[in-house]
Amino acid sequence: MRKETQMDMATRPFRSVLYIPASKERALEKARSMPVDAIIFDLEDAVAPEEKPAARATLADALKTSYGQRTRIVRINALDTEWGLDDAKAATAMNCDAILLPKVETPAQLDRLAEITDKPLWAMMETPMGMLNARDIGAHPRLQGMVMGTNDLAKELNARFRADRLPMITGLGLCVLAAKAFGKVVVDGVYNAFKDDDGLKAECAQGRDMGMDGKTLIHPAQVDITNAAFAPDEKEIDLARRQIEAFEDAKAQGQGVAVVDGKIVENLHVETAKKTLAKAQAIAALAG
Ligand SMILES: CC(C)(COP(=O)(O)OP(=O)(O)OC[C@H]1O[C@@H](n2cnc3c(N)ncnc32)[C@H](O)[C@@H]1OP(=O)(O)O)[C@@H](O)C(=O)NCCC(=O)NCCSC(=O)C[C@H](O)C(=O)O
Ligand SMILES: [Mg+2]
Repeated sequence: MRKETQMDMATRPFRSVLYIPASKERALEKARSMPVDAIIFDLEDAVAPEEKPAARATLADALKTSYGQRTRIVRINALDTEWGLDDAKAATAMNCDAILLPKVETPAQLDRLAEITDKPLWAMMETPMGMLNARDIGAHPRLQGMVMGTNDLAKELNARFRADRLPMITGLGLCVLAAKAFGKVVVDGVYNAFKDDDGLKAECAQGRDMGMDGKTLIHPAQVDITNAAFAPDEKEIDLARRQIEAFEDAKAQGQGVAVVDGKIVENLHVETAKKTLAKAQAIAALAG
């Protein structure tokens, strides 16, 4: 087993998850040196119908060479399309870590994929029915993570794109709840305006505040902003250390509550503080 797959899924960073069209050889090559936590190699929407069989072969070949510690996820076409079954079989034979199924609406769709492959499964959450069934999808025993598909969701909802993403909030929230209830990873949708750094920063902050583990990206220019937004910053790390220390001191004095910066610290805050430090360590380990 590769060293990277041994990292605990609870702490493995998924801050930046970059889509790469499987047909783009240059992008497939460039990504080997990009500081992304995971890559989604796309056989679905980013690949034109006539290019799909060739893209499968290009991708299989690219994956023979190492992508280092980056988690390698292959997005196949839906199983009810003419390419889905061949994609699933081909991806199973590829040197990748997981298979991502688009437009998942029911756990039965994951069951069907689970019969074809023994790879861990990820689900694109991007339709109204998917949002309504998020709990049952999140509970699927083979599911490792959810990816928000906010472009498809906006299309299906006939929603308008707004900076505050108000039309999406219910769906995003349901998926975060479902993922966290079952200990799965959940990453936010893409920010289409890849030259708008301020807009990306704001959307990352919103996703992080909601509990997203990271964000999917379409362009390398989005990587650094996203990595920073989903990593604990110096202030958070410092606070986590001080909370743990203060709580240990309080415990030694027979008390169950400490106070740091004028705010109470209880056992549950210490758990969060420990997770923050574990995440910072995991990020440092990836960088190293
Ligand atoms: C958006 C793009 C089409 C822009 O491409 P391009 O015009 O080539 O950009 P640049 O010239 O600025 O590229 C600079 C260099 O970076 C490389 N590059 C570009 N994009 C990527 C990438 N995604 N991964 C790796 N490397 C990348 C270029 O090769 C350039 O290199 P060099 O030649 O050496 O200078 C393009 O970025 C792109 O295709 N992005 C991915 C689009 C995609 O995958 N879309 C599908 C997923 S989004 C989606 O479907 C979400 C979901 O399903 C939903 O419903 O919401
Ligand atoms: Mg989509």
